[in-house]
Amino acid sequence: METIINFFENYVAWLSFPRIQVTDIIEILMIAFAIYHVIVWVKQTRAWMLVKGLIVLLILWLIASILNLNVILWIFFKSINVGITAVIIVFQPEFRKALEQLGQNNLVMPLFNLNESKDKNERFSDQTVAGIVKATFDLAKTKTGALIVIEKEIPLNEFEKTGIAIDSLVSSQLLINIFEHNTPLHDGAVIIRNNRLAAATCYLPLTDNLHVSKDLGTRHRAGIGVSEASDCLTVIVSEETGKVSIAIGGTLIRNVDGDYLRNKLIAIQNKPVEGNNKKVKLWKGRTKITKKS
Ligand SMILES: Nc1ncnc2c1ncn2[C@@H]1O[C@H](COP(=O)(O)OP(=O)(O)OP(=O)(O)O)[C@@H](O)[C@H]1O
Repeated sequence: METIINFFENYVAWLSFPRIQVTDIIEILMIAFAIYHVIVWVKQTRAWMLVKGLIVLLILWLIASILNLNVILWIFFKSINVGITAVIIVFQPEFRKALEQLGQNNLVMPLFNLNESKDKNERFSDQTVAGIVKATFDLAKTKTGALIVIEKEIPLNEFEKTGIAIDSLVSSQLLINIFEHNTPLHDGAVIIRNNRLAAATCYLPLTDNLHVSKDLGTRHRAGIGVSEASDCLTVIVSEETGKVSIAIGGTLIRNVDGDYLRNKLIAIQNKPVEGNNKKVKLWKGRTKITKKS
């Protein structure tokens, strides 16, 4: 009997489950969420190659440890610091992109409500929507290449600086004129902020996505690249085919028609809905009464 009790005390007692509290469950869910996103990020970027390389190094290290290959182990330990620094330098664009995506993450941002004040205002007018759609399809008809970036919450100042400042109201005529062949402003991209065309001839970052079709050149790659680096909507008119594509969040939607583009623009327009107006008015009314009393 004593032996059995000893066995339970020594080997089984420690198997008892610790008390799990609500905070523990929240912690587990948060860690699982983070690990899932890290795995997805690793699979979608060059970091996957890095992980494969690390696995090979780990196997080599295990073999060296088992066989007591002291010189190899010494080299391994001495190279760790240099290796970590090298990885950070080589994968700097991926780390940067991951942090930018974290900032844009639709799951996280609503929790902090950082964009609330911007959301209340209409981003651009119906005239701007009509101007962009008309110019896009007029340019497409004549197979005139164009790259139009529409800024949303994330400022595009970094790219705007690479171009020539225009700061004019958006109109279809102005857009068509800018992209006219053999004119000084036709190269590069235009950036639209609210109802104004901020700049033309802007240089955008090219995507390094390996899955982008090989028949697409640098105009399309630049359109996708800027949509990866920010939450903007990019309209691309192909000079070769006259087809219109849009890029959002690093995804290219090819060969869209006028209605599709108009709906996409209306979706990001932030036009105040009747109900929302009433809500704001009600709230304002309430604050006035509070002040009086
Ligand atoms: N990094 C960039 N930023 C902004 N615009 C760019 C960039 N790279 C290229 N462009 C624009 O794209 C034009 C070249 O387009 P290219 O023919 O390589 O692209 P494409 O995707 O095949 O488009 P298309 O179907 O119109 O030929 C350049 O003249 C320039 O106006």
